[in-house]
Formats: sequence, structure tokens, C-alpha cells
Amino acid sequence: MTISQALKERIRYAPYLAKVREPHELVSLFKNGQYLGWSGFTGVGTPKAVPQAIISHVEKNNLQGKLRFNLFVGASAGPEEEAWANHDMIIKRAPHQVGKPIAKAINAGRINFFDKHLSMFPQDLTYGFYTRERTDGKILDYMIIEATAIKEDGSIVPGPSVGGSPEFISVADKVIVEVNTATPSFEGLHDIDMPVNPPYRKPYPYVKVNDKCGVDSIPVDPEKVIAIVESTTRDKVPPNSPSDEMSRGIASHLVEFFRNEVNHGRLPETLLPLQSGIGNIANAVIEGLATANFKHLNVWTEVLQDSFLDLFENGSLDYATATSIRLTENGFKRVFNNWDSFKSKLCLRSQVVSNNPELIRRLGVIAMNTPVEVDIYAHANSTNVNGSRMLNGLGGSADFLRNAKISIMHAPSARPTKIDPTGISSIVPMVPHVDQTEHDLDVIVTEQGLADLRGLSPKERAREIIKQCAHPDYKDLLIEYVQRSEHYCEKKNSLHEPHMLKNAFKFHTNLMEKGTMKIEGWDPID
Ligand SMILES: CC(=O)SCCNC(=O)CCNC(=O)[C@H](O)C(C)(C)COP(=O)(O)OP(=O)(O)OC[C@H]1O[C@@H](n2cnc3c(N)ncnc32)[C@H](O)[C@@H]1OP(=O)(O)O
Repeated sequence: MTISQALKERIRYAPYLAKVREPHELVSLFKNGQYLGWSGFTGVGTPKAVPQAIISHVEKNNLQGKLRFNLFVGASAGPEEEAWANHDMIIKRAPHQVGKPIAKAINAGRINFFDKHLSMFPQDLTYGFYTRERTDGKILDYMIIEATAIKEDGSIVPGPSVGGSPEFISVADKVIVEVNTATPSFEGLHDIDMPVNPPYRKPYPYVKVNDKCGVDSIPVDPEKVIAIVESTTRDKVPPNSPSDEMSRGIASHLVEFFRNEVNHGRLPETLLPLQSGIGNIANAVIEGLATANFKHLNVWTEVLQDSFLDLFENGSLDYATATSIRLTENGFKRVFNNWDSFKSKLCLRSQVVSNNPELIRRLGVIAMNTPVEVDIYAHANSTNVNGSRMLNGLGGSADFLRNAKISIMHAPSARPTKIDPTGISSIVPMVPHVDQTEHDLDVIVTEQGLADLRGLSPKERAREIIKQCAHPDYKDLLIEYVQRSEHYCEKKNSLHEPHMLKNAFKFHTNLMEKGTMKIEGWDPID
């Protein structure tokens, strides 16, 4: 077959040129029930051409529900994964996913999804934890990885994400590399630590966000690479919604909190490395920091969104490291127009390093993530609506919140339902699913205010969270819940973390039955 000039320029290891294939030529390799690893993290750096060729094959031959795979991706993939879910091509999926079709298939019971901390998922895969049912001793049948260049030794230069690719490659029986010639090469941006399992693992030596001690591409045994495919589809990240009054409110409370921490000597003037989650609130909070006049900030996070570019461009941010740069098309343009400048200030690592608990604690990271809801004692639900409906998954939220110097969760105080613009309170009596515990969280912030929970007892915490963070529509109900619970638990001599279990989920049952958490009142208890 003819090999495009663009592809030849990206492949500096000549033997791979003999392995160049069209995606459709590889379709027959894929059999029902196989275990596949994909590169990618938060929708960027994922393989596109081969997954798309398999979709076309399924559509043409009506194989929906008949050609299904166990699919592992560092975190969420892109539209190809959504199409796989729509075509019932996924048996099992882990760890983090985003998008309506895949969430729908998980919640309809068609996909067996399991969730795991992103720092742990790739290493646990290499231990064989997730393929115990296999009898052939293999872990992954194929790893399909997107590259933006191949180096002279056949090693793979990833694109805008590293994710779990180093670990997946290390346990893949065979590797297929999609070289994306539509995306500029990201060579020089990565610092990659290949997996070493206990008892031989050594400490990661990073003590500053810009330390680099790994390699700049993913080593692979060229014998394992069975095909190279050219991909010409770019990553598509939808634009973020502009910040609004709510997200600006959250940002301004946080800026005030950080200033106060600096004034009291609990944070340096340059703060400490920041982590920020995904989504519009996280993006807006970083936007808020961009106007707050902090200087020489650093970022140690898992995903960089567009708003970080503003921090760079106004001179507030010195260095940022993550496992994925999930930028919009415009964001990528900004980076590539100033490539030399950004290249010296950015580093992409594997997710086991970006989310490594030991490093997060060593660096004193300030972690900020959005929950579904938080309860009055500061347990948070990040994943399951009403305790059952999976949204995106835990992601790296607990990696960071469990180990950060300051662990912050930010949310709107209320969310809309079809019948009530404030029908969902983000502050509830008891969360119906727990991802982050009261032992992890330091600060809860909504547009209403900020609750600093450090050193507070559960009863003090409840009052502080309700006072500072609850939406006015729910404040009285929540205070009444606390008072009644205390009255009830006093009689039972159990006043440490008072609850009325009979009423604990009444907000949620009311939401399911009536479309709003606004209850008429609490049920009487003896
Ligand atoms: C890759 C990474 O891991 S980055 C690091 C951080 N990662 C994480 O924190 C992972 C977990 N977190 C997340 O997935 C997100 O932050 C979320 C979903 C929890 C919140 O994100 P937001 O942008 O605020 O979500 P949004 O308000 O759009 O809500 C998403 C959906 O959940 C529903 N929802 C959210 N909260 C509630 C609630 N308390 N009760 C009922 N439904 C709710 C919304 O109505 C919406 O439903 P829809 O999709 O049917 O419209």
C-alpha cells in the first residue's frame, strides 16, 4: 500500500513502515470476548481509525450485541467509545467514562462497569486483577494506542494524553499503533515512568512539579507491534460553557479563602500545586484564579482545560503537569501557536504518576473537585445519582482529595429538575453513595459561601455546611433535620454524628417521586 509522506515523516523506525495497514485490514483480528486497552484520557489521545473500522464492520454485518469486548481506557475516550456503547459492543468497561450513550448502557445493565481510582487502575490491571477469569495467561489481547510520532528505537510518542498507556502496553499481547498525522507531534512534552511492580518498585523521585526523571516516549518491543495505521481524525473537545454568576461566586469564595490562608502563613504566597477536576465549574474556578493576581503558581493535576492557558498567558502560572491536556480546538491552536513557550512549561505523565497519592501528599497539592452532592457531615457522592445511577465515575477525585494538603469540593448549592429550578439540593442529610469521606474533605464551597471544616466535630460541621453552603430554599429543612436528629440521638446516647435514619434519604425519595427535594416536612420519630 502507499504510505503518505506525512506518515513517513512521523515514523523514524524504518521496520514499522512494512507494518503499515489500512484500518479495515485489521478488523478480522478482533473476536468476540477479547480484552482491549485503548490509549486516551478524558477524550483526547484515543485511537480512532481502528475502533471506527470495527464499528463499520458491525454495522455492515448486523453484529450489534454479537461482537463485544472488555474495554479498558485510562479514563474516558471519545465519540468512538460512544458508538461502541450504542452498538452494544462493550461487555465490561473500566475505569472512568463520559458521555450519555455509555452511561445509558451501564445503567441499562448492558455494560458491566467497574470503577477504581485512576492512580490504581493501570497497575492493578498489570497485576492481572481484572482478567482473573482468563485461562490463557494473557491480560490484554490488543493495545490500540494513538501516537504522534515514532522514535528511532520504535518507541511511541503519545499525543495529548499518556493515561494508562505505559501499563497497558507492558501487558498487551499485541500492539496496534495509530499515528495521527492531523495532530501536530507532541514530542518533548512527556515524562514517562514505565511500570515496575512490587517488590522491586522504587519511590518516584519528584519533589517539584517540573522535575522530569522518566523517558520521553513509551518503550515497546517492536515485535509486539503488529500494525501501524495512519489516523487523520483530530480529537474533538466541546467548548466549555462560559462562567456564570454561580461559578464566579464559587471562584471568589475560594480566592478569598486562599488569600486568608496565605495571610495566616498556612500557604505560601505562590500557593501550592493546584489540582482541578473536569467540567465547567472546575474550568470557571481556574478562570477566577486567573484574575486574582496570584503569581508563580504551579499545577499538578490530571487534566488541563482551556482556562489554564489564561493563567499561563497572564503570567500567573509558571508550570503545569497532568496526564491529559483536554483542550478545545481553539485551546490547541493557542498552544501550537506558542509551542516553544508552552513546551517548556508543560509536562504530561502517566496517570499512575499524576495521581500518585505519595506525590500528591509530598507536594502538598490543593485539590478541587465537583461532587454530585455532599452531606451535612462532609461525606461526598461523586458518582451515583440517588445511590444507583452512574454518571462518569470516580476518576481521580479520591486520589487527590484523600491525599491533598487542602481538599476542596465545589458545587452549585442547588441544581434544576424538570419541574423545579432549585429541585436538587447539593447539601443533603446523608449521601446515598459515598466516594469521599468526612475524613478526606477540608472545605466545601458553593456560590452561597465556603465552609472550612478543618478541626470541626461532626455536629459543628453540619451547622457550618448548612450555614455557609446550603441554598436558602433548603436551609430551614436541613437545620430542622439536624435539630431533630440531635434530639432523637440524645435519647439513644449516640450524639457523635446524629441521624434519623428514617428520614435520612427523604430528600432523595421525594426527588424520585415528586421531582424535587423540597419535602413537606420530616416524618415524626419516637
Ligand atoms: C478525569 C477525572 O477524573 S478529573 C478529576 C475529578 N473527577 C471527578 O471528580 C469525577 C467525578 N465527577 C464528575 O463526574 C462531575 O464532576 C460531576 C458529574 C459529579 C458533576 O459535574 P457537573 O458538571 O457539575 O454535572 P452536572 O450538573 O452537569 O450534572 C450531571 C448530571 O448529573 C445530574 N445530577 C448532578 N447532581 C445531582 C444530584 N445531586 N441529584 C440528582 N442528579 C444530579 C444532573 O442533573 C445531570 O444529569 P443529566 O446528565 O441527566 O442532565
